[in-house]
Amino acid sequence: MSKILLGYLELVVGQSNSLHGYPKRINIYKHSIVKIGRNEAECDFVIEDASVSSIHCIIWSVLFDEHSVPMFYLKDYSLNGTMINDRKQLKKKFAYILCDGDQILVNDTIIVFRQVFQNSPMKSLESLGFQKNIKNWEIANKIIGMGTFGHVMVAYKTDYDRNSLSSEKIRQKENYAVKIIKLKPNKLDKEAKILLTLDHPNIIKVHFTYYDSRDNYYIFQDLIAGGDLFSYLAKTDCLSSISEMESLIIVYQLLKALSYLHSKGVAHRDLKLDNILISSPETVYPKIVLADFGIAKRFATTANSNTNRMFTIVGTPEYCAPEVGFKSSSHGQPIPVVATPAMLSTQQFCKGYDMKCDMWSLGVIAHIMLTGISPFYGDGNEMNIVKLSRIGKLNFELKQWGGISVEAQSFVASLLHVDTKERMDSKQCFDHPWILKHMAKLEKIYKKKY
Ligand SMILES: Nc1ncnc2c1ncn2[C@@H]1O[C@H](COP(=O)(O)OP(=O)(O)OP(=O)(O)O)[C@@H](O)[C@H]1O
Repeated sequence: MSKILLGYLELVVGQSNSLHGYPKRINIYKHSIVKIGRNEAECDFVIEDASVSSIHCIIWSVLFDEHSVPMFYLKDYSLNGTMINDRKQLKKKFAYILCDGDQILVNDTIIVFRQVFQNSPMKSLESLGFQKNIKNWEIANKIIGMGTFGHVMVAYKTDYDRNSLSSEKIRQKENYAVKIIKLKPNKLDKEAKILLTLDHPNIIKVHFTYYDSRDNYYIFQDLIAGGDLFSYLAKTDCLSSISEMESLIIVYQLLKALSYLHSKGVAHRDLKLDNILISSPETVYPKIVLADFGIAKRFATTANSNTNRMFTIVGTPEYCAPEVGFKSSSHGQPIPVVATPAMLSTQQFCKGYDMKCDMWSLGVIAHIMLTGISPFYGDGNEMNIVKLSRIGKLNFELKQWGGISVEAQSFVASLLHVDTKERMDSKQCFDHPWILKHMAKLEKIYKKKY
């Protein structure tokens, strides 16, 4: 697959030998990381200067799809600091959004950032019918991503305290994201309602919501700068596997999020690679955040009624548990339907499903991370995916499972049980040998991250 060039870095001022035979221009491709620093083995842009850190700062790009703008981020990791434009010092480990023409100062070296990839011109906020300013929030004309239900854009808080920082440090505007959903009149959004009650490091944090007179609903939330897990695995044309330890650390964080969510009586119902966001891409073990609660559901937890079961057929067939009950249509497409009273009287719908649907999706995600293969994807026809999921047959003889521990295989198999009684819940997962065997290391990494 040819790499997509999104931007480049160019040396403007520096010691003549500072790049030590390296080109004076470094390209930035889609979902790639460029490291700047003194370490020749690690860095793409090498600066031979004792006051420059081994890895001084990094730059990466995220492009969600053809409707969004490429986002470029710069993060400082140095001892002596990285400056931007008018010698404003960057906050440590803060993802600064780079703009075309920004100058990056690494000691005496000046590097200019240029964006080359432009999508079709962005529609203005006004033409999209969105407000630019809402109370102490400002929305920028930058689309980070688009989903079925809305736009996700960059936002800033406008009431930051400029006096709270020392004079030479710029008070960088914190970056936020705002998801804007068009609602039917007088319909309150369930996504924000659920998210506002949740507080967990692995679940997207919502700060403020607003409903305008045009039925647009704004959900101001943390901006997660590393892109989604799908892009993280799709470095080439197809999905690639990642190491067992890296998969385990992602699974562990997802388990923390799911056990919290389920203990609060909430099912996510759309757990998939695209809805798992990565904080920033530079570390070996990424920190992840669960997002898109668009079809999440709060259910009562009383055991003596059917209220803790769900009946609406929602989700994405590839990740969707068989008991959710996607049906195949005559056009070969699965039909997600809202159960009617007549349907509810049939045996399948009477049973409904519960939060274990999320555990099935976690099994699919773990399978993909470990092998690069989606277990029931088959020929990609959605009707066939539904059929294969109902059978739930797994093949551990595939060469992609070679070298992967039996514990990891057993973990995936214990989640991808068609019979929900046999399928592990989030609590049982923590007692599975794959997790138990590495628990001390997992907890150490987790505590360091959060
Ligand atoms: N807080 C965030 N920070 C950074 N990127 C985000 C954030 N929220 C969403 N995105 C990006 O925007 C995309 C669309 O957002 P989201 O999935 O929430 O929209 P949706 O309309 O509910 O999508 P879907 O069609 O999957 O239901 C995501 O895949 C992600 O890449």
